[in-house]
Amino acid sequence: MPEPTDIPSFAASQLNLLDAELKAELSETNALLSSHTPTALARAGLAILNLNVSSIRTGLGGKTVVELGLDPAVVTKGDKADIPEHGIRVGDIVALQDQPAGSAKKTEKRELAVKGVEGVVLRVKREVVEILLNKEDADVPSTGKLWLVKLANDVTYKRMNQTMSRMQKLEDHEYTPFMRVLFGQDSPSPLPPDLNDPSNPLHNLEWNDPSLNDSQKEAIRFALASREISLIHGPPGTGKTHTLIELILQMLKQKLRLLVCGPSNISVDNIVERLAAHKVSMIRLGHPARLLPSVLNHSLDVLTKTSDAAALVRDVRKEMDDKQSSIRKTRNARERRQVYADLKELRKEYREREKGCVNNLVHGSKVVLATLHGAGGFHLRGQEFDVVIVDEASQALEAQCWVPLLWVKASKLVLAGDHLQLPPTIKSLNSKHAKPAQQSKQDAIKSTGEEDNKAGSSVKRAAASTTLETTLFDRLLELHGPSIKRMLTTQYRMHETIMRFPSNELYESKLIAADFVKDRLLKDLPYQIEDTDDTREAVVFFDTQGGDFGEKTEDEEMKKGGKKVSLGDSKCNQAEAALVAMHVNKLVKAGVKAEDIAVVTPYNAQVRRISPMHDIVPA
Ligand SMILES: Nc1ncnc2c1ncn2[C@@H]1O[C@H](COP(=O)(O)OP(=O)(O)OP(=O)(O)O)[C@@H](O)[C@H]1O
Repeated sequence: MPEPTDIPSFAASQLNLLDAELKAELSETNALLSSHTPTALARAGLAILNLNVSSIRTGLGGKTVVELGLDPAVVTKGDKADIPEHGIRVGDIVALQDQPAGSAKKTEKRELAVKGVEGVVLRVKREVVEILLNKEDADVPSTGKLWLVKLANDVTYKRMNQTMSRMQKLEDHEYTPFMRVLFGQDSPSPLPPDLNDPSNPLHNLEWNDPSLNDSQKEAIRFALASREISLIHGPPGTGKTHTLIELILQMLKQKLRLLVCGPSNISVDNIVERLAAHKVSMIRLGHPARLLPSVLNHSLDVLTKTSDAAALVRDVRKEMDDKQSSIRKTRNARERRQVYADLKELRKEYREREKGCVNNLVHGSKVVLATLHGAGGFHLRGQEFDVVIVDEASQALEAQCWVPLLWVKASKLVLAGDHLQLPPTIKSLNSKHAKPAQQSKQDAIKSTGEEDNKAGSSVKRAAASTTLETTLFDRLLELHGPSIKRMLTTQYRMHETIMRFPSNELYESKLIAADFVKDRLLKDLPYQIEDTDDTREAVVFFDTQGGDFGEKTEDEEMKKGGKKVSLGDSKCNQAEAALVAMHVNKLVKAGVKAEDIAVVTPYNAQVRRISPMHDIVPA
């Protein structure tokens, strides 16, 4: 079994790796912004030109929300004022700035991040875009044309850095027993010896979902019985989330308080939606702009408006909105200054009332859901939870998982994921071999020695030589072995033949196909489909070797407008595209509905090749 990990050197190593990763991300975005004009960026979907402020209001936290629409001067009379197609999405970080006039527009580039005001995109509609400004006293350019450009997002890095810095500084006596287990300095508490015995009370659970299969039930019993950590290993389609929902319901029955997280908003919303079906009372933390509409009723933002305590907050909000709109009508500078001063006072008052309301709501909630990143916000700092549950844990960087684990008080962790699928995307290429990692390994070795001497400890601790690709799930498995994990083995998504390859190659042939999918074929779809060579097979392979199947590299944005905007290269293969189109045509001819067919390719250039060959709508 590997040696225990030294915590400060682990944190130091992570800080170095995160730094390299952030640099890679920033340099990619900055290179793009500094070498293109606003017009070119707009053409590439990274900017919107010719905007005007259409209204200003107060959002959560007393921050300013600016609504932008197209400048009427650029809209042809009688046409709709639709904003031209763009790639700016809710949650993106953007800068809003004055648009350089006339020909300057073509030459203006550089230092985009420094100019204008920064904010987060709150809403994107056909005719308007809403931005929540980051700085509360930001002065919005209120006259003339504005343009909006997407910036690099370093917010998640800041929080991971903050978390790892805190971990690095913790003294030996501050490590909780739970934390020691997570670094292999202690072993997980043994499971009850009779866990597999039908006499154990966990074998008499009342299931909310009677359709759970045996491997799911066993994983739930195991997670309930574990004291510090349990991993639920769910290969594709085996019902990881399904199992977590039942686990959450069982834990709530035991009156436990839970913090449920995932690496992305969609992973968290997926759980909120499924828990809502069981009428669980819960709070979803997070920027309302990034939440699915269906979960908004559980969001803190909405609850602070609809709960009883919310009336107090509403009064101040109304007053602030009135002031905001009065600024736009005030031409006189002295009056404007006075309104800004009043707004500042109101904002203070608003924040205090809102804090009271939020505290009541969050404290009183038995289940709080947030992204890993969001769980590090001030709402949860120092709060006690019995269990932290992380879904899609193999998609999260380890530093991300530590955000909830270090900022709240918790003594048990359940991770659900699949370490055999792709790890989170890392941009600092070859980070396994990159200098920072090497460097940090040396730092780690040095600091291990110092630490041990200082503590007079005889424990030989391993230097932290992890990479960013090593997830917490991976590391814990390596540290404590398979006894901390239970695997879900029945999959509900694939025909047995499709399943066979991943099962044999990755999952020790342990996967079983559920009855209702194991021999499901296209010809059996519940509408009229011809029985052909293509519809009676679950998988068809095309051998493209030997033919003229040359791969081409194409500039990603060549086709955006007349000008060339380079956003990197993408690959395509004309002959393979033709083959795909031919196969799709055959399926459609046999009666398969086009909307039931998905074509997947990792390259944009290939999507562009294939789409015109058929009525395939690119996603
Ligand atoms: N015991 C069960 N009986 C019937 N259907 C089930 C069962 N468990 C899961 N499913 C179904 O299997 C599918 C996959 O479930 P779920 O989305 O929870 O899996 P997952 O492992 O989280 O998926 P992914 O592979 O996307 O991570 C869903 O359609 C779900 O309803």
